[in-house]
Amino acid sequence: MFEIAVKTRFAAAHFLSGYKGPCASLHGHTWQVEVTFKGQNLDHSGMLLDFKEVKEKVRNIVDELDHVNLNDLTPFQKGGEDNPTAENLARYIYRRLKLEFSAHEPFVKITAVRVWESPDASASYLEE
Ligand SMILES: Nc1nc2c(c(=O)[nH]1)N=C([C@H](O)[C@H](O)COP(=O)(O)OP(=O)(O)OP(=O)(O)O)CN2
Ligand SMILES: [Zn+2]
Repeated sequence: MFEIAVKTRFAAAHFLSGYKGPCASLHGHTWQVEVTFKGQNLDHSGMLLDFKEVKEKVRNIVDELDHVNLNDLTPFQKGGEDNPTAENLARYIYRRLKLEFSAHEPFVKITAVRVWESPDASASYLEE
């Protein structure tokens, strides 16, 4: 089994509605996103997936999140359970990427999206 990963970053503001603490007020992070894929077989170039293709597709999604208030985006607008937490961002990016890479399934599968709010705090989203 092979696994590949790419990382990217974006800057965005958010607040956590219903949260008791300073994170209930608007503030910003430089978020880091790591996406991993797995599969058994390599293509004729010896690649599971071309990093270039992965980076471009991740970048297209992440660009929509860059320099915005995440609470203004439809998936996170209801607040509460839908707050733009690292967990919900990881699930959102995972679901968007799964659609983008559906043509590669079942040979290559997205395994996880991990989102860091800071260098020492992150959340991952995975599916069975
Ligand atoms: N499981 C989660 N917990 C928290 C999240 C989250 O997305 N998932 N988010 C926050 C806030 O966004 C907050 O901005 C980050 O909190 P915290 O780690 O306390 O932030 P600091 O950078 O100030 O950390 P210090 O170590 O205290 O400096 C909260 N929790
Ligand atoms: Zn925060």
